[in-house]
Amino acid sequence: MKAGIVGLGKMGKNLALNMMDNGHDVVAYNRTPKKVKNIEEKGAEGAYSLEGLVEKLSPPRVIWVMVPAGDPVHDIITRLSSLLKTGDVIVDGGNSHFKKTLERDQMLGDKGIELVDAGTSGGVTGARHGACMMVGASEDIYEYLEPLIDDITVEDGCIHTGTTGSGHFVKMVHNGIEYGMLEAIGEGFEVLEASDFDLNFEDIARVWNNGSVIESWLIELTKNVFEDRGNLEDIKPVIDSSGEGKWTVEEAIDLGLSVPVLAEALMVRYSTQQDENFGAKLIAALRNQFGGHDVENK
Ligand SMILES: O=C(O)[C@H](O)[C@@H](O)[C@H](O)[C@H](O)COP(=O)(O)O
Repeated sequence: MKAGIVGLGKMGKNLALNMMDNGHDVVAYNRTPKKVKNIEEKGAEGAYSLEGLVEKLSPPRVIWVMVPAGDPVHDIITRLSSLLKTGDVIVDGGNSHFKKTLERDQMLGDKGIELVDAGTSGGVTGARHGACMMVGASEDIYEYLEPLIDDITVEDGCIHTGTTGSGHFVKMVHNGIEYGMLEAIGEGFEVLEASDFDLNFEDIARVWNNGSVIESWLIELTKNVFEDRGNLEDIKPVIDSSGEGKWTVEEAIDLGLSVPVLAEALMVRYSTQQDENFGAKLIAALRNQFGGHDVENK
């Protein structure tokens, strides 16, 4: 298959290489020409404008968009909507909010353009050597894309989740779970670190990843982190988040569900963003008021 790729960041570039490794032809566009040049050297056909990318593909065109969720993806899809024709397919491989995907699907559907949401997991390594994908699409469009999707995902690492929007919905919940699992690992190692035993975290993570109940890719990565970064002295304890954990919790609230672990994991991330935790200061002062407990002064 010949596919267009928009966005040659870490994920897009590696997905393009993955497609080419598997015998697919790639036309690649990025707003930074240098990135286009780089991928041309690796065998892709370069496009230096969105218009140019569309021209180099023949109908029904498949354009895989790998740009950050939010305004960038919205901008690209809006621009593509006026360049593409009935029957063409846009795949949004980023972490878009599923409700935005449903809105965009409606907008594109009015023009006969198909939108596919391919929630993609496995990070950069996955994009390069075989990702895990959760794909929302109509039956016939999924069938059309299946040979390509099968090639760029790991074995049994792809699911057609249902109609457009469901891929991003399932990926959102996946990331909500990811927040909870990360938080559990972080807290566990915090307890280990605080103990009086002289523990080797790298060895513990390595052994936990060999037959234990919590054996997993995240534990393998935990081992790698300690291997690469020792006791994390060079890292600031600040955790960013790009939205999926928040959306999962919001969705759960809208559905009337209690998801305390996912919510707490999100709140912990937010709390790390606060240099000056006013609430904590107030609680310390209140403990002093009612119990006479010491307040630590700056
Ligand atoms: O499944 C994955 O490969 C990851 O989830 C990936 O999609 C990305 O690393 C997250 O978007 C990070 O999400 P936060 O920025 O919200 O932690």
